[in-house]
Amino acid sequence: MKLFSSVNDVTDLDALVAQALQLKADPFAHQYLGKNKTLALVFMNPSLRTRMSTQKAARNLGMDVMVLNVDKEGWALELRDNVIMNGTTVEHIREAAGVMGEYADIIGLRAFPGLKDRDEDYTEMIFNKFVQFCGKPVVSLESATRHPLQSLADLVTITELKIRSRPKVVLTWAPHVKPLPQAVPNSFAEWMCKADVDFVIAQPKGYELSTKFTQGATITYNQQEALADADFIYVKNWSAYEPYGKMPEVTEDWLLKNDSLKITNNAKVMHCLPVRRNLELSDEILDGPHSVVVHEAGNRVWAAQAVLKQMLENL
Ligand SMILES: NCCC[C@H](NC(=O)CCC(=O)O)C(=O)O
Ligand SMILES: NC(=O)OP(=O)(O)O
Repeated sequence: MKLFSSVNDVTDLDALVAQALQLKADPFAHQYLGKNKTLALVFMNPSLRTRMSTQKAARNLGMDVMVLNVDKEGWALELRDNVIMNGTTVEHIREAAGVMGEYADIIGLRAFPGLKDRDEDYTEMIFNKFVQFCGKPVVSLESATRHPLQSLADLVTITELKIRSRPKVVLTWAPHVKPLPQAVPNSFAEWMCKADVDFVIAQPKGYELSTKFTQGATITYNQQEALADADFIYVKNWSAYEPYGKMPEVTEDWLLKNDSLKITNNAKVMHCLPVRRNLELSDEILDGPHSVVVHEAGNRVWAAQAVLKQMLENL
């Protein structure tokens, strides 16, 4: 594997999930694979889980790791081409990415969308430029439209915790106070559509995701209808795809409470985190027996380790 930016970069999904679970059972089985290899993690946005789990994964494989919070610690980056850099940007992504490629064998990049220009975000302008100019294998740490390490950890979690062979998985929209990217739900939908699950998306009118990511999903505007007999409920807010990055008004109550779970198959509740309590998810769910959010975050290590292992084997 030379690039991990979406489920389409995975040749055998079942094998990758099985690999992650094997690494969970025996974290140091390949502790010398990454000897003398360097992973650079480059963040243009904040992170807790991705930052820590990917470092841990790399160290379990014997890699050296460097982290650069380029938004805070690097020179202000110019991302557009053919501009006269006489403003506030100091260094172009062409040189910056190329230089990082000199220092690392594998690079991870986090670059959120601007949520202003849909074309720029959905063509992955920043991520693709970085891949082009760094010249090294790249792992997405969440790009404008996808978060594949999260989705892999989510599929690992579902595989581990399911109690029937083809579980019902519901992705439900949740409220928020500001416009968030569609990357996590797009990515989760894309992975679930390729997995052996019965997949349903529930969202208010106006919050339909791009159909590019939802082929094969059942889509409804009725949350309760979607939750019936669900084994897993994946809670996430996202802003509208059309009008892009906006928050159309929602009058119904989309905040899940324990009562909402009565009609489920004793569902496990997932969220990629960070989660805003009592806005996106209620205290009673997060602190109760249904929540698996911390367990799910723990699986980020094994997802990252499975991906890095495949990349190291292909260097
Ligand atoms: N990496 C996991 C989610 C990251 C991001 N959440 C956020 O920006 C939350 C910000 C806030 O709650 O203010 C998202 O939804 O894509
Ligand atoms: N879920 C996730 O990616 O968390 P961070 O943004 O903290 O890395």
